[in-house]
Amino acid sequence: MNDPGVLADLPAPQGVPTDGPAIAIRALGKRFGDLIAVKGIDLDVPRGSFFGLVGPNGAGKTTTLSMVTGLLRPDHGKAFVLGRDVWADPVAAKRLLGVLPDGLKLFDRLTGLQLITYAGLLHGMSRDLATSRASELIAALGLSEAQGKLVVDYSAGMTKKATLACALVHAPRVLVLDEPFEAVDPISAATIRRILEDYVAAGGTVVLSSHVMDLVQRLCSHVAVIADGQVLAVGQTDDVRGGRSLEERFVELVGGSTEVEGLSWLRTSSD
Ligand SMILES: Nc1ncnc2c1ncn2[C@@H]1O[C@H](COP(=O)(O)OP(=O)(O)OP(=O)(O)O)[C@@H](O)[C@H]1O
Repeated sequence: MNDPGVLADLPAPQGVPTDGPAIAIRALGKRFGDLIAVKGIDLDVPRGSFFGLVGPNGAGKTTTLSMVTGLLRPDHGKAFVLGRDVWADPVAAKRLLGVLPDGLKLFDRLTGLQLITYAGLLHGMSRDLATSRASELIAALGLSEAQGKLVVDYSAGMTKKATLACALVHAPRVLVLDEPFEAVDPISAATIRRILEDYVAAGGTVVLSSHVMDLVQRLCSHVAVIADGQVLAVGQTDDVRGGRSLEERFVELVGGSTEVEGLSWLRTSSD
């Protein structure tokens, strides 16, 4: 049974400001040794938007999202989730956030059902509510047959879906998803898209990073293109595209070449 309506009618958490951006990033910066991975980024993610973050490999997307979600301490700058300072008031900010991180270790000796339930318990939900929501998410994401299997034995796509369920179980106000469609099969991708669209329609905000320009163009109301730790363009997707496809605009902004030099040995038949 696919029922992505599990997150409909999001409750309004008390004390959350009713205006201002869902996420505000101010002069956020991070250096790794000599490399400046994120160069003082300013970015507003409008409330209720479906926001795509795109950029070439190594652009600083994961580093930025990790700082915004309280997983990586910035060298300077601030990030706010619905007005809550992520680093000064982390508990309040994280209560409002659902996060699909890139490559974070999971408690993978739990079954899928246990892992998602545990995520709910960590957010202070009752065991009954956490278990029933975990079961609904498992069914919606097509993991029913694997729900009793240890997560360490999941495929990459199954792990991605279980991690996504962990991000959704407490019905957060803002979802930050690092490459949610990577390794996911087409049917599951369509289900995830529908869950996320319903979530935004119910008042939530989604920020996702992706390398699939076509998907971002279709799904995201807003987009930011980042490269070399800086924002090159940001705004409504149609405005950023300016009449071209997002992929064409991306290549124009980011530059780079698809020509391949060398590797002649690879084109030589060995038989
Ligand atoms: N822990 C780290 N230590 C050293 N360098 C790092 C670390 N994390 C990221 N970097 C570097 O920071 C830069 C930005 O990396 P980041 O993972 O944020 O890029 P990205 O845009 O998410 O890339 P991709 O699309 O390939 O996932 C890269 O040059 C990367 O090598």
